Amino acid sequence: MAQNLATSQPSWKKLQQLYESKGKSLNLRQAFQADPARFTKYSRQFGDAGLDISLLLDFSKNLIDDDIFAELLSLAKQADVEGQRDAMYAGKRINTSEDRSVLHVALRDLRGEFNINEEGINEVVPELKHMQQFSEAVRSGAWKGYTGKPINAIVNIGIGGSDLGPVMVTEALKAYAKRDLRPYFVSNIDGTHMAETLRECDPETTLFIVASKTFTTQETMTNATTARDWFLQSAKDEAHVAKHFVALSTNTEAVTTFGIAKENMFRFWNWVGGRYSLWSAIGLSICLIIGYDNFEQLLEGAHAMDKHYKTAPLDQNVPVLLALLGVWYNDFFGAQTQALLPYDQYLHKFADYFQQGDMESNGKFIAKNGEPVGVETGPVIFGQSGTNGQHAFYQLIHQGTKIIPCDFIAPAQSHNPLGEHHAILLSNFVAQPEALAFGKTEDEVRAELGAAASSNDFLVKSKVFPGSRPSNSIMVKKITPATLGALIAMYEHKIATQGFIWHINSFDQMGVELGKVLAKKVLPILLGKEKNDGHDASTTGIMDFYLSNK
Ligand SMILES: O=P(O)(O)OC[C@H]1O[C@@](O)(CO)[C@@H](O)[C@@H]1O
Repeated sequence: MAQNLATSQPSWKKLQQLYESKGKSLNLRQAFQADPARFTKYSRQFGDAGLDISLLLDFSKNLIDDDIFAELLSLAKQADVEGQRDAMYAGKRINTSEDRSVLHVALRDLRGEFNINEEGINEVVPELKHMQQFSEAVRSGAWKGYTGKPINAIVNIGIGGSDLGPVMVTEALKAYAKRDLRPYFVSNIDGTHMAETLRECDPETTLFIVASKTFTTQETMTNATTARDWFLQSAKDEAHVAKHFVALSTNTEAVTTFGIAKENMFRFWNWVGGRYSLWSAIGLSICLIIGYDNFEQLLEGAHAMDKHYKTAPLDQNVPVLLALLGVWYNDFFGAQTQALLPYDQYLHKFADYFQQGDMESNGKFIAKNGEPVGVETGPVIFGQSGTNGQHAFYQLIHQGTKIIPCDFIAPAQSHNPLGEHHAILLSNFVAQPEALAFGKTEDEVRAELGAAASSNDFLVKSKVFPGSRPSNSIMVKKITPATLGALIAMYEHKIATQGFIWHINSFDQMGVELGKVLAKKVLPILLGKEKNDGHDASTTGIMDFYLSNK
């Protein structure tokens, strides 16, 4: 019987015992009453004075005690998290299915402090300079369209990692945006996405960014071709394409074949995973919208977190702590999801971004020894900006039958200090974890309802909050480019650490391929070019309905 890498770690069995003996019945009210120093013991701070980053991680409202915490740290040791991390930073080809290194940390290592040796590393800074020159030319108006007008709209055409990062960051840092340069992001193959965008664009003043690591993705190449055809209806002359189309890719040959000049191509490398690529040329739209200096601050903030992850002892290592707590609920409590709840409207795309970041990384069932992983791996990531989520799904989190680990995130300072708005927002950011942790007992409900309690027992039971529902509270000083960079890198390294503990390959994405292949097979049928046969009755039936209704 092949060894199960995850459960063969001695601490895995001990954690199972600890879950049964105390984890599953841990009462947070009692835990805080028993240990007044609990917050001090189970909170950490990360900062960088030069970048004005201050971050608090309060993980005291988790279902842990000293024994459980110690055993989680032992699990990280036994999984050789530090060794696997060091292999990643050293450029080892840890993405073993594709025989690639995983070096998004090199994209923000601008002074070469990590001494990484890999093809393209020496091009990172020159490529950033290329991005800086181009974005400054467009933002200043020096870059002109084919009729001599400056650019006032950019359309990023990309999907997945070639879309979600730029979307999330340009939204998160909208306070830093050049407001007269309108950003659009077209990702879906649904013609509506491109059509609705082109309705708002002028071919004379629009720049199209074709963002694709492979430059083969069907949605992106179809959308790019449609955009180019639309542009040429006005511009007529192919020579004008060079003023309005640039490409972000690793695939120079495909870029030039598409008809984008090499000098209009911004390169990155195969050791940049798509969902880890916003720091690379894929971030060009970010550069254009918030300016290169702010983009560089984003990189520096991530680099500060990279250094922390690389050097901090496990029990002080913020990404490691988040990873271990996630494994505790995912693998021992049977939690299936993880909520990301940013109390900041600018961060409203944060959970969307990490749906790909986490689920495409750790949604795996095979371990690195080729055997079934045998444990629960990646959680389902969801979330929404606070306080909106409270009016959507918090009912389930408070009183449902599922355990939903929650990360609450908030800035101490708002970019828009309107009256008492921020204090009210933060009052919810503070109160929700408190309610989840400490709940409301039946006695407290009866005392609150008074006489009404005696006439409606069901009402009383319905108002009880079980409590002891886990959460992390993460507060930062302000969502600046550097702080956002650190926050994103923190979660990137949390995800990698969980993959290290499960001994899976977090850096390929074979699971996205089969659907694409099958879609290409049925397309000719939907286009009426082939008979509707050769498929199962369901697929055939669905296509028959389409063909008789289109
Ligand atoms: O950047 P590209 O090569 O166009 O890939 C886009 C996205 O497609 C994938 O689903 C892989 O096919 C994601 O991993 C990736 O970010």
